[in-house]
Amino acid sequence: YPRAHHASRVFLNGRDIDEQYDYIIVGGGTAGLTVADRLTEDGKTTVLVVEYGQLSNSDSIRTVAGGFNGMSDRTLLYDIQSVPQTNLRNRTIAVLAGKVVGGSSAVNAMMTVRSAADDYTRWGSFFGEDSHWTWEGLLPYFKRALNFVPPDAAVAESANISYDASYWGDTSGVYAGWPSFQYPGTAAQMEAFKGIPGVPFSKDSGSGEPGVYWFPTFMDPSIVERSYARTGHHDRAANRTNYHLVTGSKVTRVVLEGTTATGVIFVPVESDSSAKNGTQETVVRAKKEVIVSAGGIHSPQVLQLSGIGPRKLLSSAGIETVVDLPGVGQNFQDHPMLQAAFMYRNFTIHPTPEDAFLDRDFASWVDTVWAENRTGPRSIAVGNAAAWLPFSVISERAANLSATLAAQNHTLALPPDTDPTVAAGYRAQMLSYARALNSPGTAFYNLVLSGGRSSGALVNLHPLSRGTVNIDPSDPYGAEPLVDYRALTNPLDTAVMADFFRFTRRYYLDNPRTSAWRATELAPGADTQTDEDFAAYLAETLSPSEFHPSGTCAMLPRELGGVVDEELRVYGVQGLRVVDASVFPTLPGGNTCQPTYAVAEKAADLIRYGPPEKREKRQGKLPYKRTKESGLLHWVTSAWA
Ligand SMILES: Cc1cc2nc3c(=O)[nH]c(=O)nc-3n(C[C@H](O)[C@H](O)[C@H](O)COP(=O)(O)OP(=O)(O)OC[C@H]3O[C@@H](n4cnc5c(N)ncnc54)[C@H](O)[C@@H]3O)c2cc1C
Repeated sequence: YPRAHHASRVFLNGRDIDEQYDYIIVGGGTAGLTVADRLTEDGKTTVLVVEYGQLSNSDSIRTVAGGFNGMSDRTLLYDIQSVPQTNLRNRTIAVLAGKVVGGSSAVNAMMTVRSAADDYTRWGSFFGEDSHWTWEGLLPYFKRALNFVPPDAAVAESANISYDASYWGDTSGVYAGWPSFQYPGTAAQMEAFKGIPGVPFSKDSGSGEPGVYWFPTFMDPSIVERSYARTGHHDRAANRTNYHLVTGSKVTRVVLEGTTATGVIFVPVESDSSAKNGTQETVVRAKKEVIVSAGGIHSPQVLQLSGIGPRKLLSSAGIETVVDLPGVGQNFQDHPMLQAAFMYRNFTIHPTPEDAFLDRDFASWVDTVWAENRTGPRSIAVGNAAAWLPFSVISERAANLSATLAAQNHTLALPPDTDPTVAAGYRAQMLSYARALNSPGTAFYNLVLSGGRSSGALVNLHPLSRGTVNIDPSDPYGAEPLVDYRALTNPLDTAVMADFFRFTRRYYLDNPRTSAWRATELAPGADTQTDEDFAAYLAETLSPSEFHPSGTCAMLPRELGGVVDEELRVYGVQGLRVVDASVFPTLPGGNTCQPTYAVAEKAADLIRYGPPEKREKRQGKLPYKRTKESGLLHWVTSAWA
């Protein structure tokens, strides 16, 4: 192998890279670039990132306005369709994931959300009381992950934006910023939740409390452009001689000597099909570790192609099993999006987002202020306000559904041949959710507020159904994995979401604070009333994805179907970790990018310094506070024991 040209650290093919690095990272996405940046900060540790996509300066990535530009450019996304969804009238779903340096952080809608504290304490609860995966254990990494720039004081005052900077940090290269304009109707729509008794409000989206709150945007407010893993981490690391990135390169497998990971094999993207017979393969060695950060869809694929996964699946694809790890590719989760549409007939608070199209004077002002100084409504992505509410707040039958979930035969919701360890992990999750359904600490319901006449997205934050992401046995190396959401396979998902519709109706149609705006229901429509009606409507309209693929290399005990341990090391393999959204054992109750950054920041410390316990011994103190918050730990551990 020729030596690398150290003047340039981004390589277009495998010929120019070094023979070996301390660490090799598979995937230059959200988590991969974060870890690479942190590991190379010392100027000595050598890291190679191998990324399928290219470095792109596309306007689609940089543009903030509306939030959807990145995902509208299909060249930046993988081309994957799910398998037909049996419970959704055999519809197939577009599986969106970023295929570019920066990964999904380059194409996402820039909603910067942290979720509830209980979501993270739940992760540690599967390991027992002493786990460092708690809210307190992650909070320092949430702070390290993002650089919070408060909203302009005048905008904050006029729009009534509340925030508390003490929940945030200001050192990262990835920014959490705010638009320079807010539609005045947004604050009024937030206030309108006061018309429904019991709805909580939170001062800051980083506090870990469910409620109605404001949240920032992944945007560098000084240039009003997307801020993401490429700008915040790759660009920082790119002038270090110990950081290399090779683009347009697909890792086909991790090299295992016995059960030790010693490197990776990758091929140029154009020649996927040649991977099998070895042409154009590049082999590169890792002196210390291989870190798989290929995301919720592709990390399980890389492990399975390397012989790490469910034995039956691997042999059906002709792959020799090195470690029989039944959880790889199972436990697949994403946030379902519901189709609910309400329209105010008399929304009197102007301007609205609709005015930017319908009112000529306002539209021309929008153009002018943007052209003059990049301010105004075009600095808004999808908006900055939403309700994130506990089920016990929105439903009268929370206690009832909680008891039903606890008593369920959980295995019935899984594929018939599910490994007993994976089934045990699912049961532990369902018991945790049974408690959460009837507690104030976990948000299940999410309604994004538009500030205008029409309603925003309605999302299920904790679906109970679990899917699979498996290599395609007919063409394991060439084809994309088979993605099966297995939507609505737990029947309680339908009941929970029926109550989401009912509550949304209550907010728009039966609320003293919204009555003057005279909402009308466009969908599902007044005829949809019973659980059965809603079930039929969901089958027709539900999208099982908010593009948050998670859980497929779950951090869980091995006896609960786990793939990685609390240090994110793959069970049964030495020198191999997974660091990305695939390790989330359960979904956070909010958008997944901020949690991915925090997990990657924590992983970088685990890799550099070992687990907190070891650091505690060295430093005489813990970097986090231990609590037995809300009894969750005790309850979950005793419930599955
Ligand atoms: C359209 C869309 C909208 C979203 N909106 C939001 C939002 O508004 N807010 C929010 O918080 N979250 C949002 N998300 C989710 C969030 O962006 C992701 O959860 C997060 O970025 C995932 O990070 P990751 O590191 O797990 O994976 P990614 O960032 O996807 O990184 C994986 C990387 O690995 C590369 N890769 C894959 N396979 C291989 C291989 N074999 N060899 C080499 N490289 C490989 C990929 O090309 C990619 O760059 C959205 C996601 C999408 C797709």
